[in-house]
Amino acid sequence: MRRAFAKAVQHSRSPFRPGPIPSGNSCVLSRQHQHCPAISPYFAVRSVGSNSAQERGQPVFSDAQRSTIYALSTPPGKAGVAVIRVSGQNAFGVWSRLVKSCERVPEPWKMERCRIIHPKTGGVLDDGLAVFFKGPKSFTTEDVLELHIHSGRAIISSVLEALSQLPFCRPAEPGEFTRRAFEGGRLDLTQVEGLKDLIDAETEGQRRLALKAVGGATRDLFERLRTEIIGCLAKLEALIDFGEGEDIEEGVYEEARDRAIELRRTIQSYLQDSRRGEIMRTGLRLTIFGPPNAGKSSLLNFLAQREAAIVTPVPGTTRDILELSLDLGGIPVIVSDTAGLRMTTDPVERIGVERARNAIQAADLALCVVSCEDLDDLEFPSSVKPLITDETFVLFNKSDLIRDSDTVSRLKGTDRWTTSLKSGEGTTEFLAGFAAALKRKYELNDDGEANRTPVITHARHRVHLESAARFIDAFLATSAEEIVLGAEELRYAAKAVGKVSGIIDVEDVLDALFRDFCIGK
Ligand SMILES: Nc1nc2c(ncn2[C@@H]2O[C@H](COP(=O)(O)OP(=O)(O)OP(=O)(O)O)[C@@H](O)[C@H]2O)c(=O)[nH]1
Ligand SMILES: [K+]
Ligand SMILES: [Mg+2]
Repeated sequence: MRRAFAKAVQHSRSPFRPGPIPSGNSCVLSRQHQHCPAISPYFAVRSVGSNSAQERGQPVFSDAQRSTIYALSTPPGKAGVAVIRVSGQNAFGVWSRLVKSCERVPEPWKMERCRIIHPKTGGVLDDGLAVFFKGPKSFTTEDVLELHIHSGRAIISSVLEALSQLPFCRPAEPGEFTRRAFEGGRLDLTQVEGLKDLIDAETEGQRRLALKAVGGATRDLFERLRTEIIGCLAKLEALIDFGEGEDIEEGVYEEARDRAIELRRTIQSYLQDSRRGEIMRTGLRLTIFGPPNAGKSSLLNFLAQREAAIVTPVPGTTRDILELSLDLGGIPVIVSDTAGLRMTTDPVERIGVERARNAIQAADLALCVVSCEDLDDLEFPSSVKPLITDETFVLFNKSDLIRDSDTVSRLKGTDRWTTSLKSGEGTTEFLAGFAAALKRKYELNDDGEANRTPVITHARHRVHLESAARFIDAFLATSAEEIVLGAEELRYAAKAVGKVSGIIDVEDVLDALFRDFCIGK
């Protein structure tokens, strides 16, 4: 029995397994795909009563047929190449009306030199390339046509206008190609999110994180988790249906419980990620704080390499929070410069100080800038001392004002640097050290457990995982006598995890598992 179950678990893979995405969008794929079966007819004609369009000699198109969509897939404007993408049942219809190539029937997945012609006038619009992707081996899983034309305002609008002349085509809604890829099972929700993040990525870290999601790593991980929960559920279902005894050996309930405890621990480890995935995706919030005139705004300008903030010798220069987005060693960082912390009667400055305190609270990371001049026997000034924790980074600035080089070196330490933003002394060391510290804390790689690429990259993932954890806890709180109730909790847990990828059907996997499990019945 035990062996039978192990086998069942081994086979408990998700039924959701889309095929590979054709590499590049538009080149010859492997030879085995090149000879494809019959291609869909240009368009279907149906009869719709008297005075119909058909009677008027025009073909009539159903909504499904009309839903062949098209859009410019590259940015508009002057460039070497523009790509217009067409997807839907009648993509081949578009080929036959617009693409004039030496071959009548396109060889799928193969670029063809062609002329793009207007379907009504027959006039040549451009000389370009076209490639036909036979569904389901396309991005959307439908038949897809890509027209590679010269990128220029007049050329693009003439081809779009030509497409608008075809009654079975319409312009695509924003994101509609990706929506079809999702609906066709080509992408799950985490891959759709990844695709958007990849396009939006501005730093190396963001690109790498997004690429993992697009490649299906996030989906696979959540699917594994979901299948394992369903594995526990299958044990309970078997017990409910047959009871311990002849058919089901003893200890199955305990096995399911132990496995659930393990899964609970796994989920906990995913949740305890210091939000690294979300931070990498949306940017690390770094707040610069310190006493007035320490050189906080000077530091912001140094990081930004421009005069972004006002710098003057007047203490209390900065009032409002000034934010800048920077790329520090591949990590996206949103840096905030704040008002110098001090007691003040000036009502405007008071608001600034209040805002500075809030910004420190809201930050993922805080960097305290203190002037070496303001140190009292190497002690921090009382205005900032209570705000400095083990996590706080410290920059002792204005090292040019102290002559004693011993003191300067005594100030340095882990996550503590000395600089003179005026002379530039120590700035290279600071920048390298700071970037390295950020990398140590936030960079994602799979070299060691500590820096494992986090599973959660969107708040949505966290919500569903937390909810799954609660359902597993609820199962663990039930007794063997309440097995029906317990099974229901596990079913909810599996559904919660499934919401991350958008695959929530428990029954299909359960059926497969259960069938194998109850052998001989
Ligand atoms: N000697 C010396 N002066 C510096 C250094 N860094 C900045 N300063 C000067 O210190 C003064 C204050 O610099 P800011 O960057 O405005 O300081 P801040 O901390 O933003 O000041 P507040 O916004 O008023 O809180 C300016 O005159 C800077 O030119 C340094 O390393 N050495
Ligand atoms: K100042
Ligand atoms: Mg300032």
